Amino acid sequence: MENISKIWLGPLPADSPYVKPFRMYYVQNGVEKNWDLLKVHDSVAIILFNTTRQKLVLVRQFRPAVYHGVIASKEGSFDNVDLEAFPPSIGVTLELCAGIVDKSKSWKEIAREEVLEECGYEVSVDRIEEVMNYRSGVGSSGAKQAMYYCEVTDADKVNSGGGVEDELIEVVELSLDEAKKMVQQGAINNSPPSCLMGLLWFFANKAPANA
Ligand SMILES: O=c1ccn([C@@H]2O[C@H](COP(=O)(O)OP(=O)(O)O[C@H]3O[C@H](CO)[C@@H](O)[C@H](O)[C@H]3O)[C@@H](O)[C@H]2O)c(=O)[nH]1
Repeated sequence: MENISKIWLGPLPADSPYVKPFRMYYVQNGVEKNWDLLKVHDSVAIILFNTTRQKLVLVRQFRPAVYHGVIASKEGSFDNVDLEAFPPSIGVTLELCAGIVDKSKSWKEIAREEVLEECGYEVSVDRIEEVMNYRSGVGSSGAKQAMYYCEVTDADKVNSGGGVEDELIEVVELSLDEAKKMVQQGAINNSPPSCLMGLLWFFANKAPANA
């Protein structure tokens, strides 16, 4: 699925459209301090439940930042990344459908577009319910993410999803039992906290009574 043949690192270009590094200075308790931080885009994430199939709809994809994090934790070398020792699959995540807020559209509209692009379901914004807002990366970016919930049916499926342009995203359907195991076992599959929290919210608020 990843189909990755080479990986290397380089310095961050100053005009990156995704990440801008800064040092913030402040005086606290009369002491001057500073903090190194990253400006990144805010984002949306959507808990998708297919009621026809009684399946939660998630996405699998290769995440460069996760791949980097896994190798860094194992003190692997980035000088010449050994794809045999560190296969790209170690950087694959299972997540909620999500997207960055990089357009001047409503957040719900961006969520609607991500559901269509990544998962292939065509829904109207009025079917998307607000769940909660939170800030992630509190030590590095403090970016906001808005979480939504949307129920879909097989009749809403208009394409196979998978993302736009060069994105390689696999749509994954989890049974209620599989999703429950995921939250009971914790972060297997490199799943981010937002995914685990979204599934917990689903089981607390939306899952069928017998789930
Ligand atoms: O350095 C980068 C960063 C992004 N992209 C592109 O921008 C897209 C952004 O994807 P999108 O689907 O809009 O957002 P996500 O990558 O799904 O990320 C969001 O959802 C994640 C899961 O909740 C959060 O962890 C992230 O912070 C949040 O931005 C990517 O697919 C790439 O095409 C790049 O090409 N280079």
